[in-house]
Amino acid sequence: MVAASVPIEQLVGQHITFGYNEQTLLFDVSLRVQAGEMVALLGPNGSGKTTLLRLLSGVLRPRQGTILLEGRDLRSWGRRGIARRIAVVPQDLHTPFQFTVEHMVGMGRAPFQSSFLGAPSKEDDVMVAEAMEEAGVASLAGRVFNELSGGERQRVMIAMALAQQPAILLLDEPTSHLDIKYQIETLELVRHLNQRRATTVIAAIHDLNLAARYFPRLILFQRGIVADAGPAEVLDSALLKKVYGVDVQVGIMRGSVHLSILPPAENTRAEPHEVEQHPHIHVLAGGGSGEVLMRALADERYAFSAGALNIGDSDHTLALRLADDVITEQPYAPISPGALEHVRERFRHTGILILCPMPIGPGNVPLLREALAARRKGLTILLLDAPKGSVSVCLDGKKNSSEVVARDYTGGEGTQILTELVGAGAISFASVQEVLEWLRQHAPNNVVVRPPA
Ligand SMILES: Nc1ncnc2c1ncn2[C@@H]1O[C@H](COP(=O)(O)OP(=O)(O)OP(=O)(O)O)[C@@H](O)[C@H]1O
Repeated sequence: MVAASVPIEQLVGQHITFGYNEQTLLFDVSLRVQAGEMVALLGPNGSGKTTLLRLLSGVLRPRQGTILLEGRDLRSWGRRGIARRIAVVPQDLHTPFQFTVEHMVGMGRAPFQSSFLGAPSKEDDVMVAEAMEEAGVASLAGRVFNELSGGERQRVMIAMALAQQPAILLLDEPTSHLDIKYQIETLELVRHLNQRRATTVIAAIHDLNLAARYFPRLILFQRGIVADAGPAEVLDSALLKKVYGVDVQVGIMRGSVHLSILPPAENTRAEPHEVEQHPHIHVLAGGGSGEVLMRALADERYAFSAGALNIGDSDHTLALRLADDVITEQPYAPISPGALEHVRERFRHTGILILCPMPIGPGNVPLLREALAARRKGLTILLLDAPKGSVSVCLDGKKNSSEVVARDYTGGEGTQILTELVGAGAISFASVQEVLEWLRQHAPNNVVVRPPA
């Protein structure tokens, strides 16, 4: 009997955290890439795609977490060992010497030569010639690399990677300088490598249409993984709006089988008042305390906003998927004055604020102070607490408030504000179910209820 083939986990990131300085840039990133996969890394400028590729190729080391290459810690492979398995095509490359294209492509063979200065073998020469041919740069062989156009340099860098004959190809925006012909040719070439040589491909790419066309798996990245699935799930206009902050139309063009992403047509743009309309439920959560509520609101098709939430908090990741707007704060950071102003503004336009039973610390207690100030100006506030020891029970003085105290790390200020909120008329609930029943009965007309999908 032939054993069923088990996909090999070729490159695995486990809980990677990284920052260039004291600020955390990537927080708790985990991903698994099987041998022979073709993965596109999508995300706005500055979202950390290049940084993730540099971590995966061993150029940068994670502050926390590990990276496994074919089951072994990447650090144990050494630079040469990694270069024999992984080729990287950077966004651009500058050399201090006037190397020819042929010499540059020949450097792709260096990891396999006995010493850096070792003469290339006949086999190396053949591979270099083939790589230049495949990448369409054979005619540039004698030209000086530094004197080439951006697009020509990009194709030479791809030829260098091809000469390396890697198991894994990491590409950082491989088509950014290329005209449409070479964009298509380059991605066709990459796909050919993937299909014929089973080369694993991970490519940071800005063109969502090319990503949809060539990559079966898309990772949407915003300093962490926001979505990781096929094009149909990741190229969702609401998700793209949240991550990129723009309206796009996603659809399948006539005669095509792939998704296309376009700016909205002028005549299909929503009226200004619709665009500017804020969701009228706002959720304050953190530390996973909002998960059940946010899922329930989404299931009932309530539009809602959330935050401020720290990047890396599981509530933040979920809110990016489910909420219509998310106020975002840096990982682990206390609420900044900018985010607090955003929250204050949101409270002014919100009909109902739902406060989840989040841990209260010095970093987020300003949110509670804002909530109390907003309640005093008339904002409807629903306090959601654990089924037992709910805020209503705890804070009316009849029973002990041990559960609230247990999540209050402010030395009592958090509990005090919750008590004042109840005194000021915030309504307490013991379960998400109760909140939903209340919303069904009392939600004012201005609560936006989404039409069925
Ligand atoms: N060497 C560095 N030192 C300090 N900060 C850096 C360094 N390299 C990148 N950064 C910062 O890290 C953040 C992420 O950068 P990165 O290049 O990984 O993003 P990206 O998603 O690849 O962006 P783009 O799409 O614009 O290429 C940016 O804010 C950038 O300014």
